[in-house]
Amino acid sequence: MSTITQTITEPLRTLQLRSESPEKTEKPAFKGTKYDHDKDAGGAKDSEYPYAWALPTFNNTTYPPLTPYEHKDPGLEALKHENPREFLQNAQVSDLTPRFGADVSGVQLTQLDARGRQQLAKFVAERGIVVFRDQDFQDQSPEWMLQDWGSFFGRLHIHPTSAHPLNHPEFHLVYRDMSKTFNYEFTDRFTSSVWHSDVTYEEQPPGLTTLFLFDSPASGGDTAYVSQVEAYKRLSPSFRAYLETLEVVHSGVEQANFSRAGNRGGTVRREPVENVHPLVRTHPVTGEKALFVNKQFSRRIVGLKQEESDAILNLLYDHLAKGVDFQVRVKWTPRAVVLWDNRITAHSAIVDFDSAQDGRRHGARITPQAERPFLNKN
Ligand SMILES: O=C(O)CCC(=O)C(=O)O
Ligand SMILES: [Fe+2]
Repeated sequence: MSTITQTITEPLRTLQLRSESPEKTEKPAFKGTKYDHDKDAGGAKDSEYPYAWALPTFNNTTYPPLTPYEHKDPGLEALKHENPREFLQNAQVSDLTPRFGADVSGVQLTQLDARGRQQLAKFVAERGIVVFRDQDFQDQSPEWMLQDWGSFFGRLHIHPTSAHPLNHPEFHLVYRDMSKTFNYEFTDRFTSSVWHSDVTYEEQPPGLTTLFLFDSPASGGDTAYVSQVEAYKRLSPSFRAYLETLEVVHSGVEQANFSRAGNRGGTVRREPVENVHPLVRTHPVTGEKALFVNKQFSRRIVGLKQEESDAILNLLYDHLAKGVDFQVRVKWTPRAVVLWDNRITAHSAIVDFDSAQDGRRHGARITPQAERPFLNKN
């Protein structure tokens, strides 16, 4: 989510839920195993809304600094499979563009065994972002989503500042409704778009990331994605070679200060960190190189003069933001689940809807950490 562009103006416990607007589109009947949400709804209980358990809350819990962990990418296992796309054998797959993005129907993520999940990790690494339609994912228990699903792909990240469901800090929530209690804020900017990859200030930023919506406006609130692999390939060989010598400071300080200044929930659960990562990174499964900079968290190229660093970073931010020929825009449909590889794909929320007229948008992200970014120069 566009983490610096959200603010909380009052505790979510007082959230007034909007009644469904009559023109809202009908959602398909639920077919999977029903989870008893009321059991876990806690302070956010709302019998009208089946996803009350996932409404945003804040508490005062704080966490110590993250420690390194050894990430074994499940996608590596799929390299050994004879047919690494076996899990898609009964699915309909269409590429969103020739080299970036895919849209898949006819496979239930909840039904994938370990082998299928390994293949999924490789597939998402290859396509950058994949939409899975008509899933029963949203109606699984939060424990299943986190422990069974998310933890399979890596250690679950707890966001330092964002809201989470009452008893489940490992979800990062996206939320906007007419009560204005939890809002994207861009009144002092032309646009809501903030291209970023998530929490790149961490020593081990996320890899395979899952985002899904519980509720959304009938139209609007699409999510935009950009391929940092294709963006890298567009650069001239000599510029690429130079960029491969550089490292960048990524910082969580502004995000924490924004929260401390009374925005969002005013929460800083873990003290902010800064980490230095290669400007170009290698994906451990595909071996592909990708630009690894984003305007939200990258701050400074190590060892360059300020003007040099600013000029190169701004050039790359512009390149990523403007390259419609290596971007896709995902239109959410009820029960869609989107997976992206945060190592090689950046994204931006698109706030083109007004919740008072168009309805609530409520989603959750599961964010497993991956390896420390590295570059194989050859
Ligand atoms: O709300 C969205 O479309 C994207 C939110 C986002 O940036 C995230 O979940 O990481
Ligand atoms: Fe994000």
